[in-house]
Amino acid sequence: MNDLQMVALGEASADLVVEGGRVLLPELGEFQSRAVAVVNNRVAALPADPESAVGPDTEVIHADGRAVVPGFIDAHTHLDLQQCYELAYHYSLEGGTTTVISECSGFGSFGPSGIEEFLAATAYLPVTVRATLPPTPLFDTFEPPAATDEEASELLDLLADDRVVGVGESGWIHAVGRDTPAEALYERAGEVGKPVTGHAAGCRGADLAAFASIIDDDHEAITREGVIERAENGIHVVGRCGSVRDDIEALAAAIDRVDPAECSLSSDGVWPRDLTDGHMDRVVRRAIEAGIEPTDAIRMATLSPAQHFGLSDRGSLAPGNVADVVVLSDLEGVRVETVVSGGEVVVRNGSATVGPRNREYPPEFYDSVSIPTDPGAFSTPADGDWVRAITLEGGLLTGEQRVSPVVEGGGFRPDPDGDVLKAALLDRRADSEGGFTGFLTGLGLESGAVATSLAWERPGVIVVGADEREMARAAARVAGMGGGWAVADGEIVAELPLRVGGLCSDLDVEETATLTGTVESALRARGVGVDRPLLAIQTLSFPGVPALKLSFSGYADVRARELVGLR
Ligand SMILES: Nc1ncnc2[nH]cnc12
Repeated sequence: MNDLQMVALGEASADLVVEGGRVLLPELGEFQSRAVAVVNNRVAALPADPESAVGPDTEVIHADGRAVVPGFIDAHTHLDLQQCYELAYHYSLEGGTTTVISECSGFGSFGPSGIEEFLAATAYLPVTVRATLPPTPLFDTFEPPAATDEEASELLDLLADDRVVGVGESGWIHAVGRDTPAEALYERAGEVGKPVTGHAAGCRGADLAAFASIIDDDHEAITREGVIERAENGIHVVGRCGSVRDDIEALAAAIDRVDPAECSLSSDGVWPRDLTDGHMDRVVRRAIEAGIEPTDAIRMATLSPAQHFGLSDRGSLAPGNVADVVVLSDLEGVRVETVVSGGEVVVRNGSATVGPRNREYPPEFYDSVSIPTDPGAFSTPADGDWVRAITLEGGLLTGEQRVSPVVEGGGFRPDPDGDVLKAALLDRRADSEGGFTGFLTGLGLESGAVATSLAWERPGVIVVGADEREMARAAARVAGMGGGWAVADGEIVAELPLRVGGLCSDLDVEETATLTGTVESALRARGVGVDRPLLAIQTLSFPGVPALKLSFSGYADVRARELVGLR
């Protein structure tokens, strides 16, 4: 007989007992007065009377009528961007989050070994991290695929790893109505029964139905109709509330039609400034505030994602499951008091008992930004009297318009007075010299330049400026730091190093948050008025939304699925 049965049958005492609480059974959608008895990091039993489970060495947590729920699962996020998670994970725990399903598009730009590095970096944390494999290096829609054939085949093999739970977000633009080089990855995922995550922003009707033959979930529904249409097509709906977007209203508006078992909740990324305020607790709270029943909201943050991603021993407190337990002092307010992760008490009275862990990454992670840093890298010969420019429309979306930049010395120059800036994407891989300089309106930068190596879904550096010399200065600083953000205006006026892969800060989260604020303030002080300018800038390379974006060899006209030039 195993140790769990011994406790369940009253023949041995447990390591830990959470007693006196109202335990949520997400399978039934109801609370019952039970205790949670834990042995060997697993739930042994949910006894109504825990007396026999409590021995002299048993740690007892008194829940005193409070809600006791399974640890929250973030069904979709990006842990390999913005901040090294080993320095930040304790805030997830304070937010009741014990399991995270993370994309790997950042570290994945280092090839399959980058994904292994992400798995290694997160393997021993008291939060369970599971990864999805990025298909992006396989896509050939706007550029040749980044992955070699050998890397593509290694990527497929990584699907066999237990910590890999599926394929990461696949933009519909790369896959609907055309052959895609990611086909073999999708097929292998089907063979091993792991889901494919969609990125169906703006995809509807026949296109969505076609995409449903590839994908299993999607987090891009932003209206009630979008939620229902996904569910109608058998696509698991992942509601989102995080640093990038909050679409919980759409999910709440559709919940009269859609079964909570077919929905999960996610953050889609909690950036350092937000993470210090919580993680999945905020998402569940938001869902409850939007009108979703607490039992349903919690189900969507526990059992639903566990079932969807094949985490058969998580998502509920059923006997045999990993002991991830959260005691809430206030159910509707989702106030996290105590967290047990894998049987270990990691949060008491709302504060983590575990903290940041330092880690050294392989040398290539500290030497990942190789770009030209002279003003000539941003020159654009004057040809004609107009050029295409990306127009900021807030958040992730951009539009397109024609602008007439200043002509000087045979080249087009930025015209900050007319809000015409240059915007470049430079390839930062050591063996590549690709780069394209286009134009941008709507940011309002009056002087100087900003550069960042945090370019979504491209191994590049984005540089936006009112002056080519300042663009070169900001780009040089980013390269000098081994990645990060820099704002230049005669000198470097603000910076945030992202030393790990040019993508993640290895400073304390609090310091990362502060420096992020200084970068934003430096832009604001130079006339930038748009909402969330750092989001707008880092997504200039993101082809996940139907818009005009920066690519290494031109503009990516995402809707038309073609590369276009300045005119
Ligand atoms: N596709 C993406 N790439 C980088 N960061 C993200 N945050 C949310 N979606 C993202």
